Amino acid sequence: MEKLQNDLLLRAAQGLPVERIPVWVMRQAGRILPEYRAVRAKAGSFIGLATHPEMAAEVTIQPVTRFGVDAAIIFSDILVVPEAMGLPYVMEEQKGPVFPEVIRSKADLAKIRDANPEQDLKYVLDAIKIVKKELAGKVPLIGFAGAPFTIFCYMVEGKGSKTFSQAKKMLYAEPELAHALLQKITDSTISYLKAQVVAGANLVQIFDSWAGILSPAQYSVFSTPYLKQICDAVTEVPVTLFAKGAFFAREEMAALNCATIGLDWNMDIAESRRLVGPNKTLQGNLDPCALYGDFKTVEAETKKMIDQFGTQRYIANLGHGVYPDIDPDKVQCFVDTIQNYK
Ligand SMILES: Cc1c2[nH]c(c1CCC(=O)O)Cc1[nH]c(c(CCC(=O)O)c1C)Cc1[nH]c(c(CCC(=O)O)c1C)Cc1[nH]c(c(C)c1CCC(=O)O)C2
Repeated sequence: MEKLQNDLLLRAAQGLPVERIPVWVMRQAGRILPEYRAVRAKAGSFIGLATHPEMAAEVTIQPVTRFGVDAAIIFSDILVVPEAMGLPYVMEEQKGPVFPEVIRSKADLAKIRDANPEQDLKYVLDAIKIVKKELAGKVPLIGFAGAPFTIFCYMVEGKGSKTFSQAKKMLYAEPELAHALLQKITDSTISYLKAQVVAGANLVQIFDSWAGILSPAQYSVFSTPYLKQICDAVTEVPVTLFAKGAFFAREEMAALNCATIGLDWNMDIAESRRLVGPNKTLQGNLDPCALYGDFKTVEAETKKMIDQFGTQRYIANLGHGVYPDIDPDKVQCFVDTIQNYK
């Protein structure tokens, strides 16, 4: 087993005692950093950057160097999985991801395949290996994937949406087709996560970014069973489940084989701890907009959050990704407040 110089995040995830709270920031590698924008310009495009292992590794490490966060997260995107299944995406400037082809029928489903990570996602695995070498045990590396339901949303809808009504339509109109697609995504996701672990990821996070568009009953049918398969299959490293907006599913997720549950800022901290119980780690959950406040406000809001979570079985983070126009010094203030908390 590799010896990490700073293993606070791993210990917190495993429920072991920590001498201070570990912190990282969702979307810490990205447009908030001028040094990221410089590499991104050199790469020419988001996909160009994500598929270039040396450059992807460089931007992965940037926030560790700049902010001193307690983990790196591999620079990639959740949409590399559908692409590896045969459904490519394009990243439109100012608009976000678009899938020129979508899955709406049995015939569409027949056209996609199970991802072969060692082949189709080799560029991510190579980036992980480079990051591990360059970090040299400084901090753990987080791998990640989208939750099957969130990936399903993009593969059916074809683009971002406030409602994902085309994707949700399939849940009501053709539930069997929906389940067949969800199962295919799950199989590819499991092999991808396992490959990330083999390449060197110390922990993995599952992003269910669109969980909040489902009713509690639908979540139990169309998301949780697939998260359960992932949690039961990926046993090599601690798994974090982050289901944005799924306040109604906290108890259900706590019953799964995961180490950590990520909270967004709509979820009350004490209530979450009650629902989840003492045997899981919680992660989160400052409103990303709090970082628009002045330094005193950022510090006060961060302290208020920690006072509620406590210092053990806890990983500090925002409640969702940092917004691109946030001043990096505010992120630094957030990180410093946590690392200096007594
Ligand atoms: C839903 C989702 C996506 N991607 C991701 C999610 C789940 C997390 C969440 O809910 O925010 C996950 C993701 N995407 C990216 C990371 C990098 C690692 C990190 O967190 O630092 C991670 C963890 C890079 C990225 N992924 C994307 C960018 C911005 C594009 C660019 O830099 O040109 C980055 C840095 C593009 C992307 N990718 C996606 C969208 C909707 C967009 C467009 C919106 C936007 O621009 O932020 C899909």
